[in-house]
Amino acid sequence: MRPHRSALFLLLAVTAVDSLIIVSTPLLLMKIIDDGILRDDMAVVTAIALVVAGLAVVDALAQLGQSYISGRIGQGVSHDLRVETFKHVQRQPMAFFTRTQIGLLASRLNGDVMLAQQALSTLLTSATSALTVVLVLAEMFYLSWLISLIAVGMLPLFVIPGIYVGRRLQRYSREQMQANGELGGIISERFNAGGAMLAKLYGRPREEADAFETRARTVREVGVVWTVYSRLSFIFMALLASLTTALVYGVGGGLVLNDVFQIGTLVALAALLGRLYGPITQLSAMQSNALTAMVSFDRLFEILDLKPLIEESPDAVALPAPDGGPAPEIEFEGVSFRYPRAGDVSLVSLESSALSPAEREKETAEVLHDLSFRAPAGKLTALVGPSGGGKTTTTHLVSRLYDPTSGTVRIDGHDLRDVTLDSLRDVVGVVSQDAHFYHDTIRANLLYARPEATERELLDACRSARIGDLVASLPSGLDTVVGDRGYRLSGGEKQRLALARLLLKAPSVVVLDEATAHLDSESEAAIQRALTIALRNRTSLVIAHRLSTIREADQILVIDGGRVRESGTHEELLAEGGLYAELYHTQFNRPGTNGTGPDGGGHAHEALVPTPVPGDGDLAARQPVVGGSLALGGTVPPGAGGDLVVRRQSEEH
Ligand SMILES: Nc1ncnc2c1ncn2[C@@H]1O[C@H](COP(=O)(O)OP(=O)(O)OP(=O)(O)O)[C@@H](O)[C@H]1O
Repeated sequence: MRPHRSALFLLLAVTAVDSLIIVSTPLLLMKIIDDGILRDDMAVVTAIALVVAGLAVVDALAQLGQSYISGRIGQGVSHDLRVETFKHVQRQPMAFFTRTQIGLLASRLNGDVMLAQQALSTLLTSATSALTVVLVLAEMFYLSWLISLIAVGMLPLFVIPGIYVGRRLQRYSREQMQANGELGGIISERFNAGGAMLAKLYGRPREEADAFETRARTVREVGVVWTVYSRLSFIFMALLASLTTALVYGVGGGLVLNDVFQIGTLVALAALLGRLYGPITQLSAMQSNALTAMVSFDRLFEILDLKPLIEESPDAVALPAPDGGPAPEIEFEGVSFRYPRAGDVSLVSLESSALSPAEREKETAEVLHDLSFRAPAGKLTALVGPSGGGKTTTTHLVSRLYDPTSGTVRIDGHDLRDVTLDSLRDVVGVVSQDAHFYHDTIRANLLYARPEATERELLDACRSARIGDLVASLPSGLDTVVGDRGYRLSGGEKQRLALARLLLKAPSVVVLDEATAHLDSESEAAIQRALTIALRNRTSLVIAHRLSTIREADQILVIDGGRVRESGTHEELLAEGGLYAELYHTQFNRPGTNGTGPDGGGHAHEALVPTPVPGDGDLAARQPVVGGSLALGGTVPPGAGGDLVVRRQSEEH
């Protein structure tokens, strides 16, 4: 509220003007009757009537001003809240997003913020009513203490039901919001492209519609009760106001007949009564508004109170920017890791099927155990190993999606917990298996990596990533909309577009999860060449699924059961005859993984020495061959199709 202080003062000033007009009008009416009508003085009647009319216009303007200012304050607060919550959610760790149902989160950011704002605006208007009530009561006591006492005696009848109804309304508001959020959650989960596909293939539409209806019914039931309660207070107040008016006219009429005061005073008192109960009604609604606002604020603060697990240390230093200098080394030292407990990263109310409180606090199993290795600067380190061994988890720690439970991950000798998040993002580039693109143009998706990139740089990156031809063939070129609902890119095209994005970002460390999808040899070759460029001269950690990449690696780490079981080059590990050799014979050396013969040589180069993609830039393809070792496994003789042979990145410079 602090930033809105001046608006609050303005609101107070306008309210003061409004209140003065409200109390002066009945006095003027009294004068019109007692000094004008009863004394047959037309001049007085006309003059006072004109003043009353003028004041009415000023009052209307003051009320307009009041609504505008209180609206601005309410909207201002909700704007700040919404933006703050968005920024806070951005800072949450990945674990938060893997647990949270996005529809529920969206309902907090939209629905709750809106309700909080509405309640706050009404609350401000009601608060200003307090001033009016004080002035009106003072004037009534001045005119007749007896009538005023009757009016004041009736006040508890207005206030007590307000409190009761307010409590009920608060409870139903909370239930209604939760139920609405759940409805939104179902809609966003079932009707996004992936969810809709799953439902079509496996879903039972009737059961799904029934589940939706059950929740929709809750919204309806709670909504009906809420409406009745919110009307109830107004109906009751209106009834009481009418009864009190009757009482005042009854008692006041008697006082006029007994000449205690003139009829003008009675009319003024009745008019003041009308002006008293209006603001009092607002004041008693103030409590329920305050409570409604509290519900929404509570639900927002619940998110704001969630402490992000990954935070920048106050004296964090920047990692050296990747400006073409030597790439940094990555080092894992005694790293153990377990995924955070649900209770530490998410909120029960944002999960569609929350765990029990005991389960939420239960420690998760340790996934990485005392992992130590070095990924040498500028070299390719391949991670291989059985499924669930911890390869993906290891790469998550390099981009600091998570922090190790114990031990240290370093880049360029710096503990990642001591470097700024921005500099880490600049240094580390990640390409995941199923690269995500926003529902936007190819251009916008690429510029996301480097907003200042020129058209030429965008096209160069596409060419180097072997996606240039595809982009050129699209009717709208770079302006083709991709992503969730845009142009459907194939798996291989997506990976290459993701590589183009990576090339634009030009990080010095690359973390890559190779696609496992079976690709035809042309796509495979295109990706391989794009990769060679993307990884050149960069320190790379690649979860390798293709034999070509594995054999090209300067170092292979076999990760199994959260430990490094073996490390070495392809030849060394094969010679060892351990887990790697076993994996090689059972997994990598099968057709479709681009290794063929058990000797590992054979046609391994076939996928790497493809028919050139016509016209699709050839930065990689034209690299001269430096020695026979550049052909993977040394199977392609130097010069044989030499201009197409993929070079080992470590030998580029
Ligand atoms: N978000 C998570 N929360 C809790 N446990 C997780 C989470 N993600 C992965 N795990 C667990 O961590 C272990 C290692 O998983 P990880 O994904 O790192 O293995 P991987 O070697 O990459 O497997 P794959 O090759 O199948 O992708 C697995 O037992 C997995 O169930």
